[in-house]
Amino acid sequence: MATRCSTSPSRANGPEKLPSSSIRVLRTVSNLRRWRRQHLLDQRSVALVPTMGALHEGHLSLIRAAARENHHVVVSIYVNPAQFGVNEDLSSYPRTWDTDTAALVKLDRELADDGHNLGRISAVFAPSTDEMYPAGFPGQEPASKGSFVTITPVGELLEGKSRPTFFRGVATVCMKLFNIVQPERVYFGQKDVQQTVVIRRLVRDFMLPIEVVVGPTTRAADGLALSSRNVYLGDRRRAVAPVLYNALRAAEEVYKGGARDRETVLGAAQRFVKDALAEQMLLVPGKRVLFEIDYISLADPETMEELEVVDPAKGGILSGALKMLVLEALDAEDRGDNGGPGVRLIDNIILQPAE
Ligand SMILES: Nc1ncnc2c1ncn2[C@@H]1O[C@H](COP(=O)(O)OP(=O)(O)OP(=O)(O)O)[C@@H](O)[C@H]1O
Ligand SMILES: CC(C)(CO)[C@@H](O)C(=O)[O-]
Ligand code: BAL
Repeated sequence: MATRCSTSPSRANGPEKLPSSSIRVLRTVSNLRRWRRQHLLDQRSVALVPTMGALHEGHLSLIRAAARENHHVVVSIYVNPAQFGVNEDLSSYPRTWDTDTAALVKLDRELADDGHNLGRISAVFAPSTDEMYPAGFPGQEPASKGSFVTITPVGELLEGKSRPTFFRGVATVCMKLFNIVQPERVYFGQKDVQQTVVIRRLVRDFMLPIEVVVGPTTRAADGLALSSRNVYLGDRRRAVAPVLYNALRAAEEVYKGGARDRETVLGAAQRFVKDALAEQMLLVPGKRVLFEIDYISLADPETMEELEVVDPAKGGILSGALKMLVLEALDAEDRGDNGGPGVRLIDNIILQPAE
């Protein structure tokens, strides 16, 4: 009779871990589930921080928040093709596994040294697309057939209008991640504010027993929201990139000054952008930075529907998207763009209730 004493090489070598750390690398749903089952039994809380890698201080701030409040933090690193449109930057999206994992190991040491945390980083979930889409990847086209989660109408507005398959891809992959990891809490950044609204709706409408925690936007010293795509700006566009945040701040100032109507509040942001673009147009092509505003919005914080007037008891969300166009480069200038298309940046400011 055949015996079952042979061990697979990975078992013989123990579970895969990040070097010099106790952080497990889990690549399959079954391994993640096996790991999770132990912590269900010992009643330890598990948090999930979903990312697409190219980690920066914004991601790390979410992991810090998760470690403060949970026994175990799982960080997922997965560039989900379903949320990229066919002409978007899937192929040029930064993939930086070695620096990402080094950052996680360093952060985990800091978490261990700081006595204020309930937990640490326990695992990185880094699945393949075959693993995440077991019936086969359905494709990136709007008409693709497959098993999708759609959250409408919020997922069709703003970012969803510009990127018609984006929130379908995000909601679908997050539903998968939530079902695999079964976290008590999930951590998302306010930088992607509409995504947080979509995720809250998903959790509520599908009765998922999960708390959604939203962490503040981490910014560079000049106000630019940190974003994995910033690496493709290059120096010239990077210098101009805070224009969106500054425009939103101009609108916020007007709101803080007592204005409540759309025209006055958004007018301030639109004027700021127009002036900034006019300033660039005074420069010669090899020096200027051109950008296109996709939208600037004043919306309801729960539905993301456009507001004519802000109800001061509820506040609102100012948000915008801007595309930094490909530069007309000077000889020997590093455009910094990795040959990809223009760089699309988003940002937002929450208008706090005023009464
Ligand atoms: N500056 C930031 N501050 C706080 N959270 C952030 C920041 N940037 C991203 N996040 C959050 O990190 C999580 C993972 O985001 P993601 O991996 O897409 O990074 P990203 O910087 O947003 O990349 P991209 O350039 O693709 O928008 C999301 O919840 C996102 O909102
Ligand atoms: C939530 C997410 C990891 C889903 O792929 C992605 O949309 C992101 O990084 O914000
Ligand atoms: N943070 C948003 C991920 C994306 O733009 O695809």
